[in-house]
Amino acid sequence: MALLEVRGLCARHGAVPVLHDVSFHVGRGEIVALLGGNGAGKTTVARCVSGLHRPSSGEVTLDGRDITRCDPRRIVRWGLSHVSEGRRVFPSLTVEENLTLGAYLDGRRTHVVAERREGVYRTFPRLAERRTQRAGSMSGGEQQMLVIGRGLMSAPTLLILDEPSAGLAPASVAALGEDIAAIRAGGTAVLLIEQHLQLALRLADRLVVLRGGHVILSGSTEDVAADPRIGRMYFGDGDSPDRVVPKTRQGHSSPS
Ligand SMILES: Nc1ncnc2c1ncn2[C@@H]1O[C@H](COP(=O)(O)OP(=O)(O)OP(=O)(O)O)[C@@H](O)[C@H]1O
Repeated sequence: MALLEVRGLCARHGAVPVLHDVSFHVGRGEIVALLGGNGAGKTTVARCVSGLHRPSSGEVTLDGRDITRCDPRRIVRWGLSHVSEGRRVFPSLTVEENLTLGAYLDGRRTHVVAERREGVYRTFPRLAERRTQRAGSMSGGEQQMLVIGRGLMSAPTLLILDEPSAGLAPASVAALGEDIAAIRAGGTAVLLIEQHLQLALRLADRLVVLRGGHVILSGSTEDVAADPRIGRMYFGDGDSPDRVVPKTRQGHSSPS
């Protein structure tokens, strides 16, 4: 049984249908990247999964439990954490205070919260160094690290990351890739929504590609990356799909 199963998901914004029969799964400890252009429906999928948007039909299960249309706080308790786009830190609070807020559902169990914070600091030593610094004074890459760390404070089995690389400098994107790999190495599965194709190819075990609210491709990273439709989506009709052959997780470089 997969950790996350999404079956036949349909959703609307007002009267406008935006997701059509979307199905995919995320296995335990896996990284699955959800790809697609602007407006393809990636964020709406993520919001339906985490209970922030009501799908019109379809089913979402987490660890075998039906979570479709459940209260988002209960979904967090059951092991799913959703880090939205936009790096929303509380700028006037310190790093430590921002992290603590990520465990607000467990806030009274202070020893549990403290242990989780230490776990986040082990994954992100940079946050430990800056624990007393105000979040608003940190760089974009550090703020991204902080919102991901805050997402880990609920001890998720599945972490949804929506466009974590948006607006980051190349060096910060590289560091982000290492962070996401470390999170997976710690046993947390990741549903990664990305426009940064190379980052997704480098990290993901499998890819799901959306266009116009439909899944147009899904499968292993190697198989999907070799599909000419990916080349056309990202590089236009004239380019060879060879350009998007992924780096393997053993670290061999892809042609670029
Ligand atoms: N709050 C909203 N009200 C109305 N329409 C919306 C709303 N949010 C999204 N949409 C529409 O739903 C469709 C899917 O949007 P969604 O944000 O899920 O796509 P996306 O793939 O995440 O795009 P992006 O990469 O630009 O964030 C788009 O046509 C978008 O215009």
